[in-house]
Amino acid sequence: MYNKLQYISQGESVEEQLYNIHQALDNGCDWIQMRFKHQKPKKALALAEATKFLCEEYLANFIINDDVHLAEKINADGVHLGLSDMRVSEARAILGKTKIIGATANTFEDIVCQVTNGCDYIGLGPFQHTKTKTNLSPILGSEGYHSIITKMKESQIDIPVYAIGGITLRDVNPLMKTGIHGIAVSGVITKSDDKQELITQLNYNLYGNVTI
Ligand SMILES: Cc1ncc(COP(=O)(O)OP(=O)(O)O)c(N)n1
Ligand SMILES: Cc1ncsc1CCOP(=O)(O)O
Ligand SMILES: [Mg+2]
Repeated sequence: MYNKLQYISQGESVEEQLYNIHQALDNGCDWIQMRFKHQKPKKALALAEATKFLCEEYLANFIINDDVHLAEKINADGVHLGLSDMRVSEARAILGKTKIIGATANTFEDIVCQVTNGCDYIGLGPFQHTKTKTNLSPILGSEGYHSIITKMKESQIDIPVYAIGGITLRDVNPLMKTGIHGIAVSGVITKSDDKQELITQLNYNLYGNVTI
């Protein structure tokens, strides 16, 4: 089963991205999504190769946002695809059965579609407003998660759901009560002055007292 905490990288340059990714790994995060939008292919490749190397050192999962061909080229663990990115079924044909393909959803109908196309987990959001992404889909709040996850149970759709969008430490317990599997966060870790304490607390709230 996938880890419950996914860090989505931030940074304006390869160096800043790599610093943030290294910090997240060093402080206890073992799943990285490299999100480095609108870059020249050479820079994206350089960051992906360096991140892959780091993730191997920390035994962390490494997936790439949006770019299926880059994930294939460097043999990453997988990709995360949104509603306007390559279709999950097409990515599956390129990457094969063993790679992780995460897919975005904002509604129950999105989930049905993404699951039918063969994704491995759902990134469901946004939970609340965030500055990390523009053109956000409608905000879900805890009630949105509760209602969508209830519909999933009624329809016997069993797939890990990650909440995403503006999530902070205090949101984790109420979100976990809705039945999600985990969270994907970016800003809260990138901007934290005490990443070790924050990631420890996030993991504690995600896993309870289960040893990880
Ligand atoms: C885990 C996770 N969930 C959702 C997203 C958002 O993906 P997308 O809608 O394609 O938006 P961008 O991240 O590409 O701007 C995600 N990245 N990760
Ligand atoms: C990529 C993405 N998709 C929906 S919200 C979001 C941003 C998540 O980052 P943060 O945790 O900083 O809000
Ligand atoms: Mg995308």
